[in-house]
Amino acid sequence: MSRYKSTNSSVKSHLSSGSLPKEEVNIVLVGQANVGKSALIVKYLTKRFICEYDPFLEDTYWKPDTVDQQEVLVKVMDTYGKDDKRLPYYLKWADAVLITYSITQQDSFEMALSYLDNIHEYSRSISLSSNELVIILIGNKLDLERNRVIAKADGETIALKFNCAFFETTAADEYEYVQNLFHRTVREVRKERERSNNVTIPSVQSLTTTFCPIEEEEKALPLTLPTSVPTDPLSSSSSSSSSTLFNPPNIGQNVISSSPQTSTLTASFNQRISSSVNAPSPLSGTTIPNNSNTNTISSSSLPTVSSLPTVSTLSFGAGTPSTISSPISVIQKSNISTNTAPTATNSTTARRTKSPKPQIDSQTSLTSSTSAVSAHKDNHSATAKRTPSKVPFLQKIFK
Ligand SMILES: Nc1nc2c(ncn2[C@@H]2O[C@H](COP(=O)(O)OP(=O)(O)OP(=O)(O)O)[C@@H](O)[C@H]2O)c(=O)[nH]1
Repeated sequence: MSRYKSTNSSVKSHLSSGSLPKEEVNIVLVGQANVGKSALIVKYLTKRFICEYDPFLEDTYWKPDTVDQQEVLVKVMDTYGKDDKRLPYYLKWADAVLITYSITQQDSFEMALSYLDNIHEYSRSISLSSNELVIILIGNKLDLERNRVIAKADGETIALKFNCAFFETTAADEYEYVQNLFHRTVREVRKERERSNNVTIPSVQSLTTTFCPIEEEEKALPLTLPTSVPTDPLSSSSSSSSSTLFNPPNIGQNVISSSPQTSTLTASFNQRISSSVNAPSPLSGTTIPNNSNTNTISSSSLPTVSSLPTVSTLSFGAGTPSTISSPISVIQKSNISTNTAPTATNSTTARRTKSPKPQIDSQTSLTSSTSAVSAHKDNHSATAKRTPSKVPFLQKIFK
């Protein structure tokens, strides 16, 4: 895999060329170690499958791509599955989070449940702004069907309960399967941006996806886009304070609960849910990245989890096509800035950049940076305030 690090000079040269797509989509993969996050990312970027990867790298990669005839700069953040305290930081950066587990590892599935729980909890507990977070559950290593311990139905059921899309895929087989996954993610982010702009989108119909090449899949799933896609997704999303929100069926009743007592997931999952909520929380003990320029947001608002009506559950790779329909979860995310992501305007021909680790301390504020990302994302958040949350795990965050 080619690895290039951006340099100031290359940034400048690219600023003048302006050849990167203006639309950007930030995708972060989270999940337990060894589930294949890095392998999926590398497959998407290079079309190659790797057997060895530095598990301690947390990097952001970016790749110009074309999805539905529209250019987009896809930025993908790899995480290393061992430092879950950084989840709030990932969520602030990302437009979409791919919660990944391995179909061969029970504990990775439980960790994925814990991520789902905590992400929803987190979204309920902070002030919500214009951007929305697309959440997708991914069962990886589909090529290891013989070693499967997590039934596909389990993933589907959890995805339905959490109102998120679900994919089974593999990094070890055809490139198109992984490409489909990322392209679908881009589409869902675009849809959320449309929603943020108060553009009415028709309901996505329940879909049956077969393992067709990308071109066929894209034809089968035409993207409903506005007549003009915002040239600057970050700034465009900031204008969506009036975006239409609605609660998915379970939100606020059972799904978001992080306590075993209130979890009402189906009986077949009670044990797993119980173990997941008892498992180390991805957010426990978390502190918020903090920089010098403080942007704070209120934690007092009501939960605003929104959902697109129906998006198919997909399976890429081996196995039979899925016909199960599930809504896709989109959670409004904070517009708190991060200081790590390159932007189209400061990106270079580099495909990979070492992600500067955000400053983390025990203070309560989230901060802006001087990056272009911050400038965009914090445009409407500079005066918002973050206050300690009543939600237990967030109290940990804010203490
Ligand atoms: N058979 C198979 N192996 C995979 C697949 N994806 C990843 N692997 C292997 O699983 C191991 C772990 O993959 P990684 O991509 O490093 O997993 P990770 O989730 O990034 O792990 P951390 O970086 O430790 O968080 C490696 O040996 C990969 O080659 C897959 O789809 N199928």
